[in-house]
Amino acid sequence: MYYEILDDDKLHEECGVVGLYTSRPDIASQLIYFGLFALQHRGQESAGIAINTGKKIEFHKDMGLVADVLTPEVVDRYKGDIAIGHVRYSTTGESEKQNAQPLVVRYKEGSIGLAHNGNLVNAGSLRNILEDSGVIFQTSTDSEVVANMLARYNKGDIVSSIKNITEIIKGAYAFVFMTEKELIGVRDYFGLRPLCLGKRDDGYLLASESCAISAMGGEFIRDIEPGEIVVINGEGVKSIKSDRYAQKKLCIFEHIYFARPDSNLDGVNVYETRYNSGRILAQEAPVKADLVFSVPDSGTPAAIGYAEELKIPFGLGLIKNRYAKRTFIEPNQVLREQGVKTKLSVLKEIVKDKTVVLIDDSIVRGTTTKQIVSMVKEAGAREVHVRIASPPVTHSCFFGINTPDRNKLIGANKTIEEIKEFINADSIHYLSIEGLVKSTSSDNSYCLACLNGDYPMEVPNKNM
Ligand SMILES: O=P(O)(O)OC[C@H]1O[C@H](OP(=O)(O)OP(=O)(O)O)[C@H](O)[C@@H]1O
Ligand SMILES: NC(=O)CC[C@H](N)C(=O)O
Ligand code: SF4
Ligand SMILES: [Mg+2]
Repeated sequence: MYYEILDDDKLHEECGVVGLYTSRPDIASQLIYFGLFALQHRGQESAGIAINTGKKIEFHKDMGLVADVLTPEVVDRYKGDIAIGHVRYSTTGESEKQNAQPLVVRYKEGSIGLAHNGNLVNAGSLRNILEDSGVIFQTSTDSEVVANMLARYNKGDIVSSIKNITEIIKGAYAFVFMTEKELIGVRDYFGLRPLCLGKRDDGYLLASESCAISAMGGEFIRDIEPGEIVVINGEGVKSIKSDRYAQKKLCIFEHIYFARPDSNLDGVNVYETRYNSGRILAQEAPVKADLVFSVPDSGTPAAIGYAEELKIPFGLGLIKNRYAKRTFIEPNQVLREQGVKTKLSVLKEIVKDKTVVLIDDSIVRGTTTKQIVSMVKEAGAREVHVRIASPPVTHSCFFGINTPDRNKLIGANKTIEEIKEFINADSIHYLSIEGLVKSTSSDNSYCLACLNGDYPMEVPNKNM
């Protein structure tokens, strides 16, 4: 079967979702705000909330950061017992207000709210089928296909309808759904995207990452299993496990870059994985140097591990403007390049006349690394050795991350030696795939497709 991707020229990345079922309607919006704020790193284009106000599911969403969209007035305005929230980085569909989430559809039986992290690889063909049968779409996202199918096929038993839909959709998804009665979380069969369950005295929480459960004042209970559906209502939490076997394939990039270091994903702490990756990288590619420093923020835990393993001092060679956005998830190249310059500056006094090791978590397009090496050299460093705490990105991702076509991936188009020349470093080494997997210190299996081309399911065109 041939699956298509709606918007394959676009860059792909992440989103964050949260959900809440509470006996404290007065604080529900505030809790969603806290949860989304903790997940801001997963998407910075738009934010939104949907909430059951008692009469109906109302929503508020807009372009911008969580604090810009969920202003104190908005938080004050909405009270309710069930709520979901979303921060977006677009994968399918433009970065525009219309495509912001949560999506809310009204139909014969009531309303359904939905927030999606991931990307569906067969959304295009499903959309065609629906459009041929007269369905009108309000957005250009893949997520609306699911909202539409639910509204169309749900005959009162939403859980069965969701289950049926998961048999049809292909790709990566962590969904939170809400009706006027329940909150529902669903994770795809491979568990490509994370989703976890938490508890507060007044109810239950769902979130993409455990850091959001803590931010919402909750206690982490467990990860949702691949293929599992959890239904939360007045009777508590019910789990519907999948009888379809698929090997767990959490996206390894969640550990390398996306997730927050204080999150645990499927039982593995992100900081520890990054720290271990630095230690293993040091064993695989040591270098004699005066100083190790990171490209902040995501390179820092690996740099600490690298420095400790080789007993080289770790310092701050680069200072990050804390108000700058993540560059990797900016939606176009011009903004991304400008982002690097406004975001990082070199501490000349620290790097001057030194042989330094520069650690970053990943190189995708190479924009960041090339600019940084040149900045560090201009600041007077004697030698700059680059160490990357993940293997070269050689393949596109179709499951919701920001890897462009293969022709824009430096790891797919240049040899290691050519990359060294391109970024003008004195040496460069990437962590091996084995080293990366070992750094998670777990028996979990991971999706490594953008590193080795081994996709967990059929994708549109591997060589794209
Ligand atoms: O090779 P490139 O295409 O240039 O992109 C890779 C860089 O982008 C990311 O950092 P980013 O600045 O987005 O976020 P961070 O501050 O969280 O590390 C990543 O950690 C790399 O540093
Ligand atoms: N990054 C994501 O997870 C985005 C979700 C969805 N595919 C969208 O584009 O809105
Ligand atoms: S292809 Fe790469 S980025 Fe995409 S889900 Fe797999 S590991 Fe993650
Ligand atoms: Mg970075």
